[in-house]
Amino acid sequence: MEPAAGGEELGQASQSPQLSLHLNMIMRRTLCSAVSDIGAVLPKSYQKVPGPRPLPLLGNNWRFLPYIGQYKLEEIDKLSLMLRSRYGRIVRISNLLGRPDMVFLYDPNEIEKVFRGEDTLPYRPSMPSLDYYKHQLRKDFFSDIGGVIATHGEKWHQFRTKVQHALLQPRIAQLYLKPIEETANEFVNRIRDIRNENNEVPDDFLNEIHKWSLESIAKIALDARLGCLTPDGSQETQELIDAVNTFFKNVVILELKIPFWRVISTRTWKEYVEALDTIMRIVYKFVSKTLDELKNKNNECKEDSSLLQRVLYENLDNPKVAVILALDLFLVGIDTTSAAVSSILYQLSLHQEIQNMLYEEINRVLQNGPIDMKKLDQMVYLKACIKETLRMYPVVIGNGRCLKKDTVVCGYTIPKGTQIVFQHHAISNSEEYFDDPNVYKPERWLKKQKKKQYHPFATLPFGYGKRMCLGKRFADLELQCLIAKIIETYKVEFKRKLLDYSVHPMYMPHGPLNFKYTERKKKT
Ligand code: HEM
Repeated sequence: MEPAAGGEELGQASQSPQLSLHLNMIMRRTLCSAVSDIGAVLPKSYQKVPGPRPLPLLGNNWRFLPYIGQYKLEEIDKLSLMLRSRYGRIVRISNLLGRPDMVFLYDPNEIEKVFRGEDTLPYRPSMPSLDYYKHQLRKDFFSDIGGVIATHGEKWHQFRTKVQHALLQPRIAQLYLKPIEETANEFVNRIRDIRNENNEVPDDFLNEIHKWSLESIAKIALDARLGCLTPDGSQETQELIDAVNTFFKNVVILELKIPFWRVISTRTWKEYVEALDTIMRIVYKFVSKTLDELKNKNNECKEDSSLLQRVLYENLDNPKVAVILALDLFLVGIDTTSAAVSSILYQLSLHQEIQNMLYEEINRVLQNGPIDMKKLDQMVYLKACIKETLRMYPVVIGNGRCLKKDTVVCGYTIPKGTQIVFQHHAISNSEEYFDDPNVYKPERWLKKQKKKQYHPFATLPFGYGKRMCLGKRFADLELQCLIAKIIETYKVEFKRKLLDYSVHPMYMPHGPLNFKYTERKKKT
């Protein structure tokens, strides 16, 4: 008998029993492998994402409670590493009463997918206390315009569209090089004034860094020199410094501890609101002054118009945009750069050989002269030191997105509304993505020595996409100028007990920053 050839004949009785059995087996195998292929492709359910098990009634919240829980938000770096080693590259922290589930993600390929899949209105989980201040407590002022911080959807998009052109243009940021350099020089002189007989700066040196940062942001957002680092600061300047400090001190408590403020008006909450009101009042005054000047002069926008002037020109019908932008820049542009400066100086003080190489570069390029853009471009080792610090110690440790639609991540369907927290610190300190991840090695970022291309999503200190940091260009300028000026002038050491890094709410060395500054050259 001829073996059956056509599909139609396969099931016919005319086939021999052996052939029929054989074909049956082939069909079964094909069917089974097709089913298992589909199984491999089909995403697994959200419930299957590994993670710590919630307790009945208490959910997973109890893990964050003082004394009984082991999870501390201040030590989220260690918690994150522990969770990855226990559960793998995706971890679900579910049943967090009163807030959405969090999914920790440790895979740069999947992070890339989430970012690239974003629509035009990405949602970054916001600071609830600021959200409440803007959208409930002071809704009369913020109702039509919310700014970019703690604002979402169309309202965020409209605002960002109004301001991002001016903020992200390199040409505009470069207009600030001179004032930023002047502020860096003032800081260098201030260090000289506050050192003790051992050349160490006092315990509250972070406060001095905050003043430098506030002075820089005031120039960028308000076109104003406040005099934070010199004796000519006014009463109002002191009020602003105090308000900014109170904001940062209290926001840590409101955001990281149990949110009692949601139920009762605690002292911390009252101080926080008062501080925000003070910042708003002073910012409003500065913006109004510039607006009056513009109206009186009937000026037009010129090549060298400042950021504030541009934003006002473009929004003459609603100058509130400039006030709210300035507020937002104050709220996110001070502690980020301050934490980065603390961390970079700390790393350089622990790595004297690297600091020496950096000093050689700075000395060779600057030759005791002022900084210009060309010189900044030439200081590649300086940029590498900054980048390497932010790789090992990203100041924003918990950036993330709230999913706006069901999304497949690592093979699981993650439902809309879940907060995905990108574990940048764990990833950029992992051997999987960086050679010698625990070694501070700025050389890895130099083109000449770069042997390997790192995954572009394995370190993202300024975020990514449509919601990425609006102040990156200014932050780069501020950090490069300040570190260059400090290292040009002083040898920086840290002689005290080593500091641990923790979240406050920026990720930075925790404890008094008593750096020792030994003069390298004569007074500037
Ligand atoms: C080392 C310093 C800084 C770091 C590491 C940093 C980091 C970040 C990160 C991670 C985000 C979130 C991005 C995202 O969700 O994709 C962000 C947002 C933002 N940053 Fe920065 N930042 C720094 C300095 C600054 C400065 C100096 C300013 C202001 C001049 C600024 C203004 C902003 C604003 C306005 C946003 C919100 C953008 C939006 O939601 O549309 N940042 N920053």
